Amino acid sequence: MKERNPWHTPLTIFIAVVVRFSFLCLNEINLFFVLFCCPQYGIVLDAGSSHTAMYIYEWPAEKDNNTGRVEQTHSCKVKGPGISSYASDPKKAGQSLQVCMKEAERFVPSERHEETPLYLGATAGMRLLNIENSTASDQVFQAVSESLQKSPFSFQGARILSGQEEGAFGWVTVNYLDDRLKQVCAVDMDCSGVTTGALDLGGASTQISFVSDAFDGSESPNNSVNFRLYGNDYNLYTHSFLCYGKDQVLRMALAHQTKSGPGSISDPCFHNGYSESKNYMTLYNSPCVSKRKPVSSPADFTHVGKGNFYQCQELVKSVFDFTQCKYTQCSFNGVYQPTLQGPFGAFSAYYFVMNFLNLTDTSVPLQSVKEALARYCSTPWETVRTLPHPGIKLKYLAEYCFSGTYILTLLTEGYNFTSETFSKIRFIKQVSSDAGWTLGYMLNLTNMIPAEAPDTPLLPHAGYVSHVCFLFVFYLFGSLASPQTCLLLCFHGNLVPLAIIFHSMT
Ligand SMILES: Nc1ncnc2c1ncn2[C@@H]1O[C@H](COP(=O)(O)OP(=O)(O)O)[C@@H](O)[C@H]1O
Ligand SMILES: [Ca+2]
Repeated sequence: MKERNPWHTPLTIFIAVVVRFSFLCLNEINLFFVLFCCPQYGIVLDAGSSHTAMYIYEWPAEKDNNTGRVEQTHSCKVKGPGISSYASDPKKAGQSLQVCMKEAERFVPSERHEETPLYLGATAGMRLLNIENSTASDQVFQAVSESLQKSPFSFQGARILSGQEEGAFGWVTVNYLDDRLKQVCAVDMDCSGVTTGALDLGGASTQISFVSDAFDGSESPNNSVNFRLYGNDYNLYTHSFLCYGKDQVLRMALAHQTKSGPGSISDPCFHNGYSESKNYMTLYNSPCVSKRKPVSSPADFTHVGKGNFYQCQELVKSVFDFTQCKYTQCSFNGVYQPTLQGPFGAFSAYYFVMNFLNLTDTSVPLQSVKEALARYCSTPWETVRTLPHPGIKLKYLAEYCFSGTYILTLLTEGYNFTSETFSKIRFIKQVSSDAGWTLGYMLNLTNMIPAEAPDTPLLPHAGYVSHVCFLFVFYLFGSLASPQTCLLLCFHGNLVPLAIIFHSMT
């Protein structure tokens, strides 16, 4: 006769079931917390040529694969100019970040500070300073790094992004926000048609990035970036034009008009009635124009506006070189560009300017957009200046005619958008998070976008609740039925030590 197992008593079975339920509950509570509580955070500082902005991102702390949605929860605009403007006093560049960093300490829960990664990426302003004076650029980085190391966050370094990175991460952001990356693509199927191109206009550089059927990278490898995201391969065309941000192009346009060193210029890109004294040294103090400085000129010149869009367009065209192209096709300055494809999202200064001008509706024919801008440019400065424009700096107000003209010229003459393809552009500021390179940069550095598609989708809330209910009922009835079933359920769970306790029962 089989000897009775001494562990096989109602009390031990009861204790085992209670212990099993406790572990089950802990497991489920853990899953609950992972899904609905205690999010993780990441902070990115965008050190642009005109200003620095801080973005705080938040996402659910998920266990196995990083598929939780990343959202921007807060942003802070650093007071003062971009960090490259502190070349002569680098310490101030570090100090300028402190107010936003204190704000970050309040927005990220203190228990998460230590594990929250903090990145600073600098763009074209620092690229130019690095070309002009690499010692000064190093000193600025030293100062900002020292300042950020003092924060309680996990500082991961400050660096200059290459133009290619800036363009590519802008593209990742736009497509992540549009939810374009997770679309399932069958084997050998071309997924390029389903992504959105990215157009980024800054103060010192501008980027264009898109996926095109006509581009495999062979004609111009420098413009090619390959990604594998959620199981899809993307061969991205990207180019960054240094000096073609709107502030540097304005310098180039002014340089074009002042090459003979006159005391006064009559500028079609500024409103009639506008008149300001400007300094030659300040105007030519940039590697984008410094070589063109007139040999002899007075200290200052008077910048007078005459408000003519069509003449402004001709002037703006003079900053592009369309004469050379060693490839099958080019945008400008001899840079290869494949045929435009797909919808485009245009952000940063593209949005600020077109939004101010009330020209973000691209279903309006391109010709009508030009006519509206021509009317705006011919508005006298006195009228523009005195109309209420809450929160808009006078400097921006004076420049919108120029900036709008540059945007239309860059898009049509530079990148070859036609009346038809212009309608595929969306001017965007935000799609839940700000459009810009920062989100894509953080997603990449935190490995948040897996190369392969996740096997199991994250449980939605309803799915989670029914999962818990089902398991509870299943375990309860199963355990009551027999100790053997209880043992099986223990193996089904992930608690091997508990299974060992039950071993002697069988
Ligand atoms: N409200 C606004 N109206 C017009 N232009 C703006 C506004 N806010 C920001 N900008 C412009 O947007 C551009 C942002 O460029 P930024 O990101 O600083 O430079 P980069 O990306 O070249 O390093 C600058 O030219 C800045 O002047
Ligand atoms: Ca920028």
